[in-house]
Amino acid sequence: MTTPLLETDNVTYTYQNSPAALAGVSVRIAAGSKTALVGPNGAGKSTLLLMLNGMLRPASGEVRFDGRPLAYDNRSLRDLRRRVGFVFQNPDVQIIAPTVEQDVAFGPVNLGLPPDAVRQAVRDALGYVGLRGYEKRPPHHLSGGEKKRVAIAGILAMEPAVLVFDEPTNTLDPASSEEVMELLDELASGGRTVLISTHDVELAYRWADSVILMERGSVLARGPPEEVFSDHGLLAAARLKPPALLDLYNELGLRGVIDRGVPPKSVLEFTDRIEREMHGHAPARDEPGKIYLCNADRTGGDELRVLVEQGVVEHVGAMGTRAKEFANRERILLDYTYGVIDKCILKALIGENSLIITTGGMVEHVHRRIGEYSAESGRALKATPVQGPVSPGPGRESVPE
Ligand SMILES: Nc1ncnc2c1ncn2[C@@H]1O[C@H](COP(=O)(O)OP(=O)(O)OP(=O)(O)O)[C@@H](O)[C@H]1O
Repeated sequence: MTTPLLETDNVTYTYQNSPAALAGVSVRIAAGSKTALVGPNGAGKSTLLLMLNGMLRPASGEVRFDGRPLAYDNRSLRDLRRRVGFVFQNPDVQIIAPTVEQDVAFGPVNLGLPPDAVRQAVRDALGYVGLRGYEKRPPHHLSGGEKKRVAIAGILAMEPAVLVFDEPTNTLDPASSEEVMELLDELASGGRTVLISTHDVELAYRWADSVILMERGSVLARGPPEEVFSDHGLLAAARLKPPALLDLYNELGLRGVIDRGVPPKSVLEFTDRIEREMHGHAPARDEPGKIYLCNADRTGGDELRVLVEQGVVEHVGAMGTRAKEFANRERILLDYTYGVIDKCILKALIGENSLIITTGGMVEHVHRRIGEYSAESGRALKATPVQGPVSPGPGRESVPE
């Protein structure tokens, strides 16, 4: 293995009047990975995360960033915290300034950036989390999900290489949780290393490419989520339940209904596998539904509303914060806000049309993902761009391709 970006070597930590919070923990976080630290309440997840950007210092053992042991003088810590950004579970702990703009500017100002660079960093970070227009608002009057995004913007403004999130979806409603997880996906696909703690195995299973399972201050297991979460004994020891999709898949395998191989990560993968097992191949079908793809930076809301109102598309999903803001502004109701591509493929497979709204580089990503699925599954699916004004006629054929 190449040198991990972050590493702990046998670290221990004990709070006053408590049993050991960390009892000799060694973990390695690869650059560019999406890692989930999973464990029940009190397992030591937050304590370990706090070690990674020097907010806690181990009683024994060592923490290394980029191959070098952490130093705990003020200057080294400032430098480390710029590179390893930490988003607290409770955004109220993190938000300190009277306006959103001032709050997000706090980090860049402290780094000594000139005013123009600070303004640019704030603008970029707020754009990234979908909070442009919120600059003058007092953060303490925002919703929980919005506060979380302010806290994330404050960290992003310092352009860290690693982002550490303690329980990123705790206390958020399902839609806000999905939005935050999608934001984390975007950050990871932009090349950042992302590390989260969570006790939500469903979330960790579908999101992480690597899982570290903790209980009582120790690491019980580490590896790909499908391996770690297939071990019921381990999960029981950590007082957790397996992810529903994986559990069902493993049970069907044990009963001999399907051959076990690489476990599916999504409903789409699972249903494709079952279909193949039952028919020996993907069954021939009628014409698949269409997946329309819109770049919200280049298309007006009127064009899209026409698609929905005329019944050309039955389902609408948006990917990315800017696309969701666009849909909200244009009063386009969204059926899907997470796992959008897979959900639209599933609908296409049963002959229904859908629309994906997204922005920027995500457009290419959608084309690529659908192309890959099409090649792997042997089904002729593609994304059909929607651009320019759409002149609605009777039914589906009026939409330009
Ligand atoms: N400030 C503190 N003072 C004393 N004990 C603490 C403190 N913070 C954590 N602990 C103890 O350390 C242990 C590990 O706590 P930690 O918060 O790291 O676990 P966790 O896995 O993040 O839990 P949760 O999912 O509930 O946030 C627990 O036994 C907890 O009671």
